[in-house]
Amino acid sequence: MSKQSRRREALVYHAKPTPGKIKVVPTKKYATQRDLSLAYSPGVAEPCLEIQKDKNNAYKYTAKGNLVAVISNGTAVLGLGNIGPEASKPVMEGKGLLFKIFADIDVFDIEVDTEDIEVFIQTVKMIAPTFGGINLEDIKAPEAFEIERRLKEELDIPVMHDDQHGTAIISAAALLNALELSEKNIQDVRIVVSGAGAAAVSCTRLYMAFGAVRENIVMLDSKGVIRDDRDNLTSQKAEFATHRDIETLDEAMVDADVFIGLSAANIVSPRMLLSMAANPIVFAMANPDPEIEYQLAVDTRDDIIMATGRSDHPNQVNNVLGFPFIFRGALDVRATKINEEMKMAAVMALANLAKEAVPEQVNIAYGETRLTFSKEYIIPKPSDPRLIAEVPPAVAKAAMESGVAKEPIEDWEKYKNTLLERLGADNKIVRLLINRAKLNRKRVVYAEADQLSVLKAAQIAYEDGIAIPILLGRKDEIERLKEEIEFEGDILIIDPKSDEVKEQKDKYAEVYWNQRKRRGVTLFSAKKLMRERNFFAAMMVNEGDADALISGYSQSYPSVVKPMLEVIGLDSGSTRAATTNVMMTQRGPMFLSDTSININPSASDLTKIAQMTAGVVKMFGIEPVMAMTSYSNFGSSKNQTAIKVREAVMYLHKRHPDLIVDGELQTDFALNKELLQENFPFSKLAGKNVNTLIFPNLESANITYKLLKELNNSESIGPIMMGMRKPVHILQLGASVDEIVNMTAIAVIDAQQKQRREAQAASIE
Ligand SMILES: NC(=O)C1=CN([C@@H]2O[C@H](COP(=O)(O)OP(=O)(O)OC[C@H]3O[C@@H](n4cnc5c(N)ncnc54)[C@H](OP(=O)(O)O)[C@@H]3O)[C@@H](O)[C@H]2O)C=CC1
Ligand SMILES: CC(=O)C(=O)O
Ligand SMILES: [Mg+2]
Repeated sequence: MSKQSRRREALVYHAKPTPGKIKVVPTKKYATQRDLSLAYSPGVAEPCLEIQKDKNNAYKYTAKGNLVAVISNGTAVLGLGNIGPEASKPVMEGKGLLFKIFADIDVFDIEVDTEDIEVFIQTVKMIAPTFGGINLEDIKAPEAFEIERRLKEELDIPVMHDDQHGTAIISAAALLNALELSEKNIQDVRIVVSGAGAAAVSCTRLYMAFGAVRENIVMLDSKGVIRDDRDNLTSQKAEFATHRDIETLDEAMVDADVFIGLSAANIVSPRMLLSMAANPIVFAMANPDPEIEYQLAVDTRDDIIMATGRSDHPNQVNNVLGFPFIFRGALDVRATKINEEMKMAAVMALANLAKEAVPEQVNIAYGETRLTFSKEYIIPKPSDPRLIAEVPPAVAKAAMESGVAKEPIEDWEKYKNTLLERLGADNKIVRLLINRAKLNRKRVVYAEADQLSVLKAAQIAYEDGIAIPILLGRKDEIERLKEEIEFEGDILIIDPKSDEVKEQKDKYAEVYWNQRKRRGVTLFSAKKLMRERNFFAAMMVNEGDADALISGYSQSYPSVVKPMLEVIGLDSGSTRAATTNVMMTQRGPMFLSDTSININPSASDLTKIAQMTAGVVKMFGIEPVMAMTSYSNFGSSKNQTAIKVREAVMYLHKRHPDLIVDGELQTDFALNKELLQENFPFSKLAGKNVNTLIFPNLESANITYKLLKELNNSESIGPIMMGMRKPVHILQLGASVDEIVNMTAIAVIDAQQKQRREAQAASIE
């Protein structure tokens, strides 16, 4: 993607559909007059009076305990410099988004229009009663040091300047691990720190707390090496002034073991890297552009351990790994501070986690085959679900042991479970899917590429490396639209109606005619059919000219399914095609089957649908926990529709005892584990979180999925086609661009899996 398109995409992302990235959502009922009289006057007076009696009650009756202020004056925004409070707002909203998705912490971002230290401090102090914690962000040095010191001293809630300590914690963890891999001692290594601002000073202090030696450190600011004979050094810079007779980064880098970049983009050259000691460690953490590009650095030296602050390369050393989890732990024990003990505990928790076996889900989410502790994996990935279960407890424990926790935790197991539950639903699952597709791109034919939304989705799939698109439709229209949306690239475009592909059509017609000549198809009618985009596309997949197919954006579902079933047909061993939809619900992804094909499945069909759905759930890296739904609970109705579900369950229990499936069950019992445990403790699902619902018929499944989609505004992936011989996926009429991209990822993964299975079968033969 060109820089220009990336820029436009970022602007549209922030502007549409609603400007900005966060909003406030009520957490209490507000439907009735009674609700409103509790939410506001007169009921609201009661908690007010309780808090007046004891301020601590604010944690009991208001959102304070889970609310963090992300506060900036915009004086050191990423590496963009002093761009002002308004211009810093997108970054602060971004931090709010990260706090929420990684640690379920709510954030108000606050941009303060002052560069005066005292005014800033007084502003934060005055608004502090609202919050459970204060995250200072992107405030330049040296002001940041004084601001943080004073606020920590004068407030009794945790205050942390993220650029100092978040960065110090994560980079110290990465440094300890990198040193272990390069078999060097922190006491011995020569460290060059580029930057002498908030982040650089605090990082270096923390490395020293872990054993780095001041004499081995050279720090530089925008004027060059900070030497002890330089005039007017701030006290923080003076702390690291060197007596060595050097002035430039070039000189400092000679024989250095470690380079820490918290300064500006592109200031390190390959020549400098080559002058470093063997197995150098280079953390180029300036954002958004590092001190040296990742690829250039690893191309320059193959013995390097390289990290940047960016998410698009291995080893993202970025404070996003720190602040959500540190605040989570601090808030959960109502710590009055974030002290050294808590920071050290976070460092060790992060460093140790990188050495543990990585769950498959994380490998998939990052498109990796196998992440293991190595030069390319020195630190956990930000969306590793173990982070929330490991780092906050370590921080909370340290807070308790160092005497700053007002609400100690007693039951650690229970605490870990609540932390895991906090992760809830977000679009991790989509990320997981996309990254898995990227591992091994496949050729996806889009049968309706002359539709703008389809073409846009194909563009995203192409530019993000998810798929190799093949565009089917009216060629001149596709070319016109491609130009309009700046879809550049050497993409195959085919118009099945054109004579340009006559030979290909004749070949497909012959194959099709041979398949169906005893079912009333003549060679002439077969040739005519190949002018139809869905037949042509299906034949492309059938004949191996494409790996997967996507259609249905502008045609009704049945009209697209029919040619697919005729040309492609069912998988061997499969007697039914069916579909499942993944709904992103409050409680996490929920799979619903069969949402599109089988009007009234028999008991035997239901068993097939359940088995196929279990396969798809696993494809998402999730263990299926399935309820076979009904209006009846375990035999409470003797009606035929309930009996068929019961029969399907009996079969599954007998033939597939490993599957976690049970029923027949009403959906409230299926989804409420306490209710189920209380009433049906014998069930295989008792105490479990059901993530898959198999419905007794098409009506109930389809109605439920559409209801959830519209009423809850739930994002949906699907319908995902199951049971077909080749990867064929059909969109809902008028699907959105995002839905088509997600479906593309599904189609690619399906193709990957089918090819793997075919290869396995061939090797057995
Ligand atoms: N990856 C991560 O997690 C994080 C990365 N960062 C990045 O670190 C950088 C600094 O942030 P922060 O400390 O908050 O900002 P500050 O404004 O507090 O500090 C910036 C420092 O960089 C120095 N500097 C600027 N240009 C150069 C140069 N060409 N060579 C050497 N030093 C230079 C400045 O020198 P002088 O003192 O002379 O002005 C100053 O000391 C930013 O790029 C930011 O994105 C920050 C926090 C987290
Ligand atoms: C990551 C971050 O906080 C920064 O670059 O400023
Ligand atoms: Mg920052």
